[in-house]
Order: sequence, then C-alpha cells, then structure tokens
Amino acid sequence: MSDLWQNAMDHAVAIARKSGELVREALRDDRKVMTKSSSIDLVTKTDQKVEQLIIQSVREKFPSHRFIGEESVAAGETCDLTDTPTWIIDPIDGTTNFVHAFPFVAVSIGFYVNKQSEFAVVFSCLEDKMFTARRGGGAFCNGEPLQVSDQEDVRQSIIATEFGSNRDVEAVDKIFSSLRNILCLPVQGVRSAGTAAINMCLVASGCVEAYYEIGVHVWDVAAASLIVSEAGGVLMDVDGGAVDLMSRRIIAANNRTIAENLVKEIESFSPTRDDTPPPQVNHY
Ligand SMILES: O=P(O)(O)O[C@H]1[C@H](O)[C@@H](O)[C@@H](O)[C@@H](O)[C@@H]1O
Ligand SMILES: [Mg+2]
Ligand SMILES: [Mg+2]
Repeated sequence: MSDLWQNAMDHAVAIARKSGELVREALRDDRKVMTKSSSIDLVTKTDQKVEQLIIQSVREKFPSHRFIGEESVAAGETCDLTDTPTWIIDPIDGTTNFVHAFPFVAVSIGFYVNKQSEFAVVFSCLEDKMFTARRGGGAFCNGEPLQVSDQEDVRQSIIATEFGSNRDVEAVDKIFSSLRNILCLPVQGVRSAGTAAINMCLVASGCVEAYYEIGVHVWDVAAASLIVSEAGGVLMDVDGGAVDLMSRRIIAANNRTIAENLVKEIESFSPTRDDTPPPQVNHY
C-alpha cells in the first residue's frame, strides 16, 4: 500500500537539505543578528529566509496545509495545532550557535495530521546528518537505523539539557537547582549541543541517555520527538505525566527508568504555553 505522506516527506528532506546549503553559505557571510524576546533571544535574516523558503515551497505543493513556524509566530501568527495537516518548522535550531559559528545547527521540520506526528526531518547541516522518522517506520540518520541506549542506570548516563533564553532569576535558580540535583546523582556527564533538536537526535542515536528542558518551544521539539520515539525512546513531561508539546517542558529519554530518575530531581515550573492566545486588545 502506498504511503499517503511519502511525497510530502520526500519534499521535507529535499527542502531541509536545500535550507542547509543556505545556512552554510550564510555562515561565510555576515550573520546580521537581531533580537526577539530579549537581548539573548537571537534571530537572523537567514532564520527568516529559510522559514519562508520552506513555507513557500510547501504551499506550492500542498496549498491546504497549515504551518507553525518559529519566525512566523514571532511575527504575530498564532501557534494553534488543529487536525489539519500542519508543518511545524524551526528554520534554524541553534541560532546562537549559528551566530557564533559553533558547529551544531539544525533545520527542523515536523509534520502532524490530526495532532499526531506522521514524519520528521532534522538536518544537522554542519555535520551533514539527515535525521528522519516516519510514524511506525523507524528512525534513521543518513539512512542508517537509530536505536536509543539500553542503559538503565542513571549514574552511568550522560544527560543533555539547555539553559534557554530566560534570565529571570527565579527560573534560573530552578534550572540550576535541577542541574545540581542531576549532576550529583551522580551522572557521568551533562552536555548542551545548543539545539534541542540535535540533543534529541543524540538521544535517538544512543549517544546520550536523556535530554530535558523547561522553556523549549513546540517548533524545537515537534520533529525530534518522533525521531526519539521511533528509535525506541520515551517522551514525558518534567512532572512525569504525558508530554504536551505546547507546554514548553519536555524529557526525551532512552527509557522510562532514566526519565523517572530525572523527574525526581527536576524543580519544575510552567512557562507561558506556546498556544496561549495573544492578549485581547480592546478598541474603544
Ligand atoms: O535556536 P532556537 O531555534 O531559538 O532554539 C533554541 C533556543 O534558542 C534555546 O534557548 C534552547 O531552548 C534550545 O533548546 C533551542 O533549540
Ligand atoms: Mg529552536
Ligand atoms: Mg530557531
């Protein structure tokens, strides 16, 4: 039986690779930096150019499909996932890395139908690693199958996390308190690739046992979540419940044992959800 979404997935891989070429070219040019929610929440013309390239190319082939794109949302579009086929796009995951030429930068494209992930593409464009997954079809890196680590002992694990762009002291205190608790389990190492999508692909690849973050956005994790689960991993909310991709909280782990070890150590808080409606403006 032919796969209804194979044509769309093939397009996603092709446009992710083309986007990666744009990113690599831009690395050689001037990377003009702008800011969004704060002086450390960066965006560049390349982020915006790549997102438009992806959206316009998809619109031509699939005009009825919808989009949730990081830079479109930053420009005021809503962040609502409906049952309609929806492309969830992070044009550059690791913008701060891109600006500093730190070599972990990903193009992330998730595809959801009826609020369920059908396929995922994460292109780590400086490593030339194309991570893909099809629901029920496994996860791959450059065509090679991926499998999470079989480690059950958190004290023999490497854990990945990110500090995000929130510098609110209360949030930072909780982030560091969680990090201290996890470090002192002890774990063998803590790593930050600087991009949620690549951290999660490292979980899927069996290189790290788990990744967690509070403050991450739906476009950071929408694609890599399927890559982790198709590689045999698990997704969980930081309080141990079911993961909610709009909640800005996630644990992606090789198994429930490791994930539940992290839940015990994380001091959780709840950032404003990605799907929070914009404030009503009263026009008197
Ligand atoms: O590079 P981005 O697309 O903005 O995503 C990053 C985010 O900037 C950073 O604060 C962390 O949350 C990372 O996990 C994201 O991938
Ligand atoms: Mg991102
Ligand atoms: Mg981004």
